[in-house]
Amino acid sequence: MSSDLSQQKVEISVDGVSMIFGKKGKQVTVLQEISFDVYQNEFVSLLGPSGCGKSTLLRLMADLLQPSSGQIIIQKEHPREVRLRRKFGIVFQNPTLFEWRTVRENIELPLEVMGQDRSVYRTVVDQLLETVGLMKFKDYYPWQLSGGMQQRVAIARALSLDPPILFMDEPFSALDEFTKEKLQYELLEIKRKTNKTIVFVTHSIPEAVFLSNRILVLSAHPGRIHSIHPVELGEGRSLQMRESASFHAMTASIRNCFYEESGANENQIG
Ligand SMILES: Nc1ncnc2c1ncn2[C@@H]1O[C@H](COP(=O)(O)OP(=O)(O)OP(=O)(O)O)[C@@H](O)[C@H]1O
Repeated sequence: MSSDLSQQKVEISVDGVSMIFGKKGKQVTVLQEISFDVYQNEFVSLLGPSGCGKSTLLRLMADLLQPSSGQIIIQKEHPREVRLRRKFGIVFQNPTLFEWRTVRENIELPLEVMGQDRSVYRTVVDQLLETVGLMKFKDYYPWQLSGGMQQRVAIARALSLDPPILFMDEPFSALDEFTKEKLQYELLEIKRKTNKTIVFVTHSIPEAVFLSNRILVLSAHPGRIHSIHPVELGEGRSLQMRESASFHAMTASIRNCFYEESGANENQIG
């Protein structure tokens, strides 16, 4: 997408959102006055230390929680409407697959639930199996797959209804470094082919820089937007790009700005 955001269409608008957990007397403000837009086809990462409210913010966007104040609008509608019409897919850190269903059957599940015709969606599922590189494993059960393969199934399942938006909550953080890098690259390929809008939660600065068009850094207690960083590394990103001076400069600049202003513990952020 073009880096000139004034030319882009707003897909998600988060406006003055605060989130308070707990009952009277024991209330904790987890998010305070969060406002930002996500543009169509944009890859936005929510980056910050553990406990700053990244997952809470993603859950608010996905209508899994309701904000204490402020509002979220997705494609001009309340997240509830958008969720009911399956206009976004979600991938969590844990792939949450059904053990008794094969890879194909797990990917088919949302299509089945929506009452779509199997003869029609077979082709869709075949394409998704190709996209995530699991065609050879389509009849395997989740317990026969590695963690990375299971996460690929979860991604394919989230894409099965072809939603314009994908919400991803630390989807690669439980994977080894090699699998993580491979899946990060594959996710960019999927994004390039399908033009999804992606909101991605991570606490890894290199992961956010590699994947994103923009990075929203959150500070903790309460979670607030600390700073927003456009990532000017172009669209055609390769694994080799991680060794480039511009990549290192970008990660260093985010790390420095984060530590300078928040005084955060370096061990808290990757
Ligand atoms: N349902 C809940 N009830 C009460 N407190 C909650 C609830 N969900 C989250 N919290 C609190 O909100 C804060 C933010 O949690 P959240 O999971 O959003 O952070 P995070 O930035 O995603 O952290 P991590 O990177 O460790 O996953 C934490 O202090 C957490 O304990």
